[in-house]
Parts: sequence; structure tokens; C-alpha cells
Amino acid sequence: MVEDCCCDYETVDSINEEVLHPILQDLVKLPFFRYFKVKLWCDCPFWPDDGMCRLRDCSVCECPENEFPEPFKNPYSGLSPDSMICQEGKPQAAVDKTLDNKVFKGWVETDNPWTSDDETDNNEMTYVNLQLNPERYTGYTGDSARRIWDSIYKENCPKYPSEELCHEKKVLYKLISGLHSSISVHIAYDYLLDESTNSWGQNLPLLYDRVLKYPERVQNLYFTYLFVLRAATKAADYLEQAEYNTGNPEDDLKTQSLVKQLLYHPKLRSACPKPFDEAKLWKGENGPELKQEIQKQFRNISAIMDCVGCEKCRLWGKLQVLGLGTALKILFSVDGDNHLNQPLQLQRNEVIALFNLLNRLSESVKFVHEKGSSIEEVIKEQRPPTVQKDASKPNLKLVLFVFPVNVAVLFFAFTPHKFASSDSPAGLPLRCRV
Ligand SMILES: Cc1cc2nc3c(=O)[nH]c(=O)nc-3n(C[C@H](O)[C@H](O)[C@H](O)COP(=O)(O)OP(=O)(O)OC[C@H]3O[C@@H](n4cnc5c(N)ncnc54)[C@H](O)[C@@H]3O)c2cc1C
Repeated sequence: MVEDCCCDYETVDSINEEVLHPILQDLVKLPFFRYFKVKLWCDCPFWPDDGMCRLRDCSVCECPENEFPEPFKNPYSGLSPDSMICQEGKPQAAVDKTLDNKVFKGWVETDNPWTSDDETDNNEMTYVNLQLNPERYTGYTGDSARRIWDSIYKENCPKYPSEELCHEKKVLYKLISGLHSSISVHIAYDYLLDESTNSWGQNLPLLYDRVLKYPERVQNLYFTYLFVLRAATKAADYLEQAEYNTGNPEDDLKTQSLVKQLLYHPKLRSACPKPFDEAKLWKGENGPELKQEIQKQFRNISAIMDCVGCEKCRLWGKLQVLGLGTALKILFSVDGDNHLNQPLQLQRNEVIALFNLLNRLSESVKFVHEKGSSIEEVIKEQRPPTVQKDASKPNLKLVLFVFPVNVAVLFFAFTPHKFASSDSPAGLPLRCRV
């Protein structure tokens, strides 16, 4: 069984491959799920942006005006001619959020207590076509990337959950770790293998080194997938009735039908009816305070996304953290005061983030499942020779082991009288036996 969940790994793999993955792949290509509204401007509240991305691939290609759906647009402010071309990292103002209310039946501007995004800040928002900006290797690495992950784990969800850590905090840790695994899997799946020829492909050693080598990271990936899946199925009635209006009636009908197929699929409903049991959380005496605390930590993580120093990583980081925040909002509506009877209200962007996150996790689970069993053999063949042990370099472990032994030998060797023993066989001094 996936820990804390209600399904086993084999079932997850089979429903993912047979049901969820194919539907999600079609769904995210449709206009409704293709466009994500995001503030790409990096206004990090914690550190100035010092992260430099090496590749052109880390900048986001924004949408030309004629591309994104009519009902998504602000009728009062046209796009500047600048936004007609594919830009590198220039945020454009092109969004009017008030249209959400008209386009999406029953969708209002509700705050999400789990995230820090200020959606009313329309002037800085831009639409991005996710299909043009795949999540893949960008070259973002080094101190800036490391600092983001470190601060997420150290300050907002402890890295190694100890036995005393309460169940709810472990859940937060596992969600972040699962998301981190999924990001690494996507880097490995679509990697720049040769910069000079611009050739892209799978990097299996990286998949192994960053994810598969650590069973806990794989477990957390499956956990996060089931958690988000549970949120989507819990909100099935709401999501089924929503109006997916982008001004393309044919595509919009298809969107609604695929959402329904996904959430009510008989195989999913019978094999894994409740992927995660949220009712077990916040049960202790201090449940409400704990919820407030964890909400605050998650909001912090959401704010840290503004510090990601590579635009495309920031886009996907923001989207996926919003997706997780949406799952948390659905499962633990609505705020820290336990207003459980409040009707669920989601923003369009939250639903877009939820399904795109589900799709990312589904892709990661599929790739991990496909490569998991055979990977050790494969990477042995693929590892470049430089990775193999270099005989000219000392092996640190061996040095650390041999050094004290050598010292001991020398010590015995040069103090024969003290350690010579009459009981040693053949009267040899003890040093000879060493
Ligand atoms: C929000 C965000 C989005 C990013 N998106 C991209 C992207 O789209 N493309 C891209 O090329 N790079 C992206 N990066 C950078 C990428 O995640 C790595 O930071 C980078 O590739 C350097 O990797 P690393 O080997 O140093 O380890 P990192 O992945 O940076 O990990 C740092 C440390 O965290 C721990 N750790 C690693 N994985 C897990 C896990 N699953 N669970 C728990 N602990 C773990 C390990 O101790 C590891 O040493 C993103 C970074 C962030 C913060």
C-alpha cells in the first residue's frame, strides 16, 4: 500500500496507465487547460533574484494575442504589440481577472488560505500557453536552486520527519518531496543531452541518481499523486458542472466530457474509490491550530516560488504549488476555522493548476514505473566512462578505513617490547600477528 493512502502501487500503476494518463494527456491540450494565468515577474520577498539560468529554454514563451481564448481576454485593454512575439522573460499585462466570473458559472474570486498569490494584481498577470513551455531541463542549478529547496525543507517542512513529527506535518513533507521528485523526473525525461547539437532525450542516470535510488522519494511521488487525485474526485460534482467556456464550443464540450470521464471512470471508482483518506487529519486536540500553522507554512512555500531564478521553472513551480494548494483547499475547506459546511468555490486558474499538476504527476508515475525495474542494468550501460572509478584518485572511504589500520601497524611495529607477549605462538612478538 502507498503509505497513508488507500491503494497499492500496482493498482496505481494500472489505473494510471489504462485510465488517467491517456485522459489527462488529451485534457491538458484543450484550450481551457492550456492557458495559465501567472505573474512571471520575479519579485522575491526573501532574497533578490540572483539565479541565472544558463539556457534559453528557461525563459517562457508568452502567448500572442490571437492565440488565447476570447473569453479569457480583457475587453478593455488590448495587448501591446510587444506581446505578439515570443518573449524571453518579459512579463506582459494582458489579463483581466474579472472575466472569470462571467466565463465560469459559479466561479467567484475566493481567497485560497493555502496560497500566497494575490490574484487581484491583474496588471502583472500574463497568459502562458503551457503546451509551448514544457517542463524540462533548463540548466537552472547551483546555489539559487539549492537555496530554494533548502529553505522549503528547512524552514517550512522538516526534511527528515522524525517519529515524533505529527501526521499532518509528515503529509506536508511528503507532498513537497513528491512534487520535488516529479520535477526531477521531468528533468530526466526531457534533458539536453548535447548542447552543441541541441539534442534532447532521456537522462536515465539522472533519474536514478535523483529519484529512483531513494525509495522514499518514489513513495512520496505516489503519495502526492493519490492525494491530488483524491482532491479532484472529491470535487467531482463541482467540476462536472462547471462551464468550460473558451469560446470554442466543440473543444469546450470535449473538455467537460473528458473531465467527467476521468472523475467518474468505473475502473478508478472500483479499484481506488478513495485514494487518500483526509478524514484522518486534524483530529487531535490542537487540530485547528495545527491547520493554521501548516497553512502558514504552505503559504510561505507558495511565496518562495517568486524567488525561483529561472522563468520556466518559476512558471511550473507556481502552477504546481497552486495545484497542491487547490487540493488542500478542496480537502480541508475552507480556512483554519473549520468552516467545513461552506460550499466549495474555485477559481478557474485553480482548476487549471489542479489538472495540470495531476497530469505532471501522472507522467512521472508512468515514467518511474516504466524505467524503475530495469534501470540499474540500463544505467550501467549508459554511464559515461568518466563516472567509473578512476584508479588514480584515492577512494575516500578506503582511505578513512586504511589510515587508522596503518597507524596501528606502525605503532605496534615500533614498540615491540611493550607489546611482545610470551603467550604468543612461537614466542613471536604480538606485532607479527598484527
Ligand atoms: C520550484 C523549482 C522548480 C524547478 N524546475 C526546474 C525545471 O523545470 N527544470 C530544471 O532543469 N530545473 C528545475 N529546477 C531546479 C532543479 O529542481 C534542481 O534544483 C537542479 O537541477 C539541481 O539539482 P540537484 O541535483 O542539486 O538537487 P536538487 O533537486 O536541487 O535537490 C536539493 C536537495 O534536496 C534533496 N532532495 C532531492 N530530491 C528530493 C525529494 N524528492 N524529496 C526530498 N528531498 C529531496 C537532496 O538532499 C538534494 O541534495 C527547479 C527548482 C525549483 C526550486
